[in-house]
Formats: sequence, C-alpha cells, structure tokens
Amino acid sequence: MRLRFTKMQGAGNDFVVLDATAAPLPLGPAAYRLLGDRRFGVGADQILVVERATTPGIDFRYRIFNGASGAEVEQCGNGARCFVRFVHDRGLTTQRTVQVETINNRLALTLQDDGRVTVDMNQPVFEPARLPFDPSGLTPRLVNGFELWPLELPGASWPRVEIAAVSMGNPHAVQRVEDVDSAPVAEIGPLVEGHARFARRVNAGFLQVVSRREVRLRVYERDAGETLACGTGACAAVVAGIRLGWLDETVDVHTRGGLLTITWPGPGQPVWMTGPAEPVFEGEIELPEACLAPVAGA
Ligand SMILES: N[C@@H](CCC[C@H](N)C(=O)O)C(=O)O
Repeated sequence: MRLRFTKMQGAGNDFVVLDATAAPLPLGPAAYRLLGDRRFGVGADQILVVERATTPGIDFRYRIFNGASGAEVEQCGNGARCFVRFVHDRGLTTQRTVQVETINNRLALTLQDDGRVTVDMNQPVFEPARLPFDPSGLTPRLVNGFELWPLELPGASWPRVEIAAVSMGNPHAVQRVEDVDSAPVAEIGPLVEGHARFARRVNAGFLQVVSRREVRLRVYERDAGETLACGTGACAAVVAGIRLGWLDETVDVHTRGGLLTITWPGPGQPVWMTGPAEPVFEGEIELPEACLAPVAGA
C-alpha cells in the first residue's frame, strides 16, 4: 500500500501526520513502527492520525502512536499544535479555533496570526492513581503543600530522586535538577520511565529553574527516549513548579528544540501552551502487506 504523509515538527519533536478524514487507514502497530523508524522508514517520535470526529461539537479526532513501539497514547502537546497546522494547510478547515478529541481528552486549539498555535490543554491531574503511580509505603516531602515523592533507583548514579507526579492526560514524573546539560538524562530517564511504581510507565522530566518565569527542560519520553521537546512534559513541569512555589503563572520553557510558553492560573484552571508547529516535507511510502491491519468495522 502506498501511503501519503506529511512530516512535521513542533520545537523539534517530530511527527509523521496521516490524513484519515476521507477513509480509515488499515494500519497496525508494525506500520506505525516503520513510519517512526529513522533508518528503514520515514522517522518520527510520534505518528499522528487525523480523523473526522463523530461527537457533536468536535471538529476532528486525532490519534497518537509512539513511533518506537507503535503503541497508542493519550496525549501529545507538540503533536496537537502540528495537527491544527496540518488541518489548515490541507484545507480541511478554515476555523482558527478547532475542537479536537484524543482517546481520553478534548482540546481547543487556536492558530495564531504568527503561525504559532495555542492549546487549551485542560486541567492537570494530581491524584497518583490516575497516572497511574503507586505511592504505597512512600512518605512525600511537602513543599508549599505539594508532594515530592522519593523514588529509589538502586545502583544508579542518582540512587534516589524526588519526583512530582502530574498527568496531562498522559503520565509525567518531574524532577528538579541544578543543570539540565549535566543531568544524566540518558541513565536516569529510562530508570524512571520503567519504574515499577508506574504501571503504564511514565515520561521523565528534568527541570532546571532559571528564574520564576524561565526554565530549561529535558524529557525522556515514554517509548521514545529523549526528544528535543515534549509539550505535555513542559505543561507538567510548569504546573509542578507552580504548585511547589518555584514559578509564576506564565513561564518560558526552553527545550533543546525550541521555546514553549506555558500558562497555568492554578487549581481548577486549564493549562495553556503556545509554541511552533512547522511542516518539514511531504512524501509517500510503500508499506509492506505485513504492516497492514484490518480496518475496525469494515
Ligand atoms: N511528545 C509528546 C508526548 C508523546 C507521548 C508520550 N511519549 C507518552 O508516551 O505519553 C508531547 O509533545 O506531549
């Protein structure tokens, strides 16, 4: 099967975006892995599939698959911005603000005049069970009334870290570091990502606070390794920093791939993310029969 795709990036977090608005695509996990593969396929951190929504009031549905595993995930902040740029560039909508649903969330996205996209990322969730994170037997350190949980990493160069647990629809464990450049992200990231207390694994964020309005962030993403930027990771890190009393309401987040601006007015309020979304190139790829999967309901 020959498949048309658009390669996009948002702050260097890259995507293969597929248009399934006309008809469902017969793709399975092997196809998503091939599309994500930087040597044998196209190469992307995540694959985004754009579909028409069936829910009243919602314009589109978009599905997210981690390129390394082909597994479907709940949320992707940088992907959301690329999604809205994609539906505009392809003429699938002329609305500046688009309502979209993912497998567990609804988002409102607005394309700005300067080409950047602002996303209402919904409210963060802190209940450990909803990540899911199992804190049984742990005593948190309360900072500004918010929990920092100890996590043991036996044998690691940092054998005990402290994390804030935040869900932005997908799970995040955020730890503060002195300097993101020297933090051992490649070593500690996978140990946190696969820690037994996170039953569905977790995205591991490393947050350096530069000032109350500026941070630097690296994220070792679940199923993807370290990416150049993680939108939900930026939201989770800023929300954690605000709850812990370190940050103001609006914060510039410097990632290795670009700048994201996150605003969170506080509990009960949604998180707002603004950042870039750029097409890189378009192409076609031949997918072997073995990658294909039956279309649900066909
Ligand atoms: N890059 C993303 C997050 C993608 C999903 C993540 N790897 C997960 O498994 O939850 C973002 O920009 O938010």
